[in-house]
Amino acid sequence: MMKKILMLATGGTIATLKTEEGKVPQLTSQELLRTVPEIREICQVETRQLFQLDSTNVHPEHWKKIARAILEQYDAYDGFVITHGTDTMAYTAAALSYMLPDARKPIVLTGAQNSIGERETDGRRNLLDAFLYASSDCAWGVTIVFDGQAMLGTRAKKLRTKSYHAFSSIGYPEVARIRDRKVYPVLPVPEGLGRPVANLELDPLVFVLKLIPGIQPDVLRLLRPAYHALIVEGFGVGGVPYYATADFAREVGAWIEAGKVVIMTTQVIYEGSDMSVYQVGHQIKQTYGVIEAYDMTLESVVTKTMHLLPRCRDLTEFRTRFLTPVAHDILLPAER
Ligand SMILES: NC(=O)C[C@H](N)C(=O)O
Repeated sequence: MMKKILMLATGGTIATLKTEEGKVPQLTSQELLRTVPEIREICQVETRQLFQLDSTNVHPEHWKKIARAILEQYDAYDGFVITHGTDTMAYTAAALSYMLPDARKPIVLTGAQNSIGERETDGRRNLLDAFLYASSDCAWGVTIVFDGQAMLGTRAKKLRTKSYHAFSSIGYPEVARIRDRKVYPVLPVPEGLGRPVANLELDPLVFVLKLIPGIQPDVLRLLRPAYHALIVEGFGVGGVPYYATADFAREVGAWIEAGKVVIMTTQVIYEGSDMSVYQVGHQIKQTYGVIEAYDMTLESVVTKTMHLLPRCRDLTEFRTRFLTPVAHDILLPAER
């Protein structure tokens, strides 16, 4: 029997038309679907237009809207395809992985680098692949399907601004490959999946600070009252600068003393942090108890933090839950 898939359209380049001010998403879910008639041969499709935005304008309230739409219709469909702009797709995918954990049914995000209406486009292939994957028995959980790969929502990252091979799975294998209209699973379906329990509350008061050589720590003092968590994107395997003129570590420590979450991650895309290697990382971790993000993507660090802040009573509970893997977002110590 044909699978029943719900398509949720949210905008993005895939749905754009050109205007004098640049591309604007305007094509509706039905119009997108009509450009790929083969999809009707694979599955039964119903569509909903959730919003119509360049993903630059998508924020946590939109993630909740998507999650709610899926939860409301979860029992009525076999899977979900979400069309979305590529620029913040990895954030939406990571957020949905925490908001709808352990979903057995596939929740597949896709989009394109060129509008589906253009002659030269990756849109039609990506949309077809998303439906092929969402209709296959080996599909599960939150993924991004792009350029022939299905990647975990907690591991996918946009690495190219223009070319079709825009996303890669960072630090973990892709879930499946899609080629010549066939789905080739790479990872097995995990045990223990089912109907996701709603986890929609998020705390967006999270700040990401990217270090540059010579950065002064004063900014941390100014930001502290306004945010509940600070994510420091450091250099290499991780650490903070100890300039003779400025004590960065003390300003970071003041956040923790104020009961706020501080997480150290790295600007380097591959292989993650290891703050035990250098004195600049070791000291701050030992002295102040900064939480380390290891091999997680920045998108997962940010959205997991937003997800955990309202759920944890104290920093100890936050640390434990942050370091507990969800949808393979972080490797266990023995696997690193
Ligand atoms: N390729 C794209 O979809 C980029 C677009 N600016 C968006 O994220 O909505």
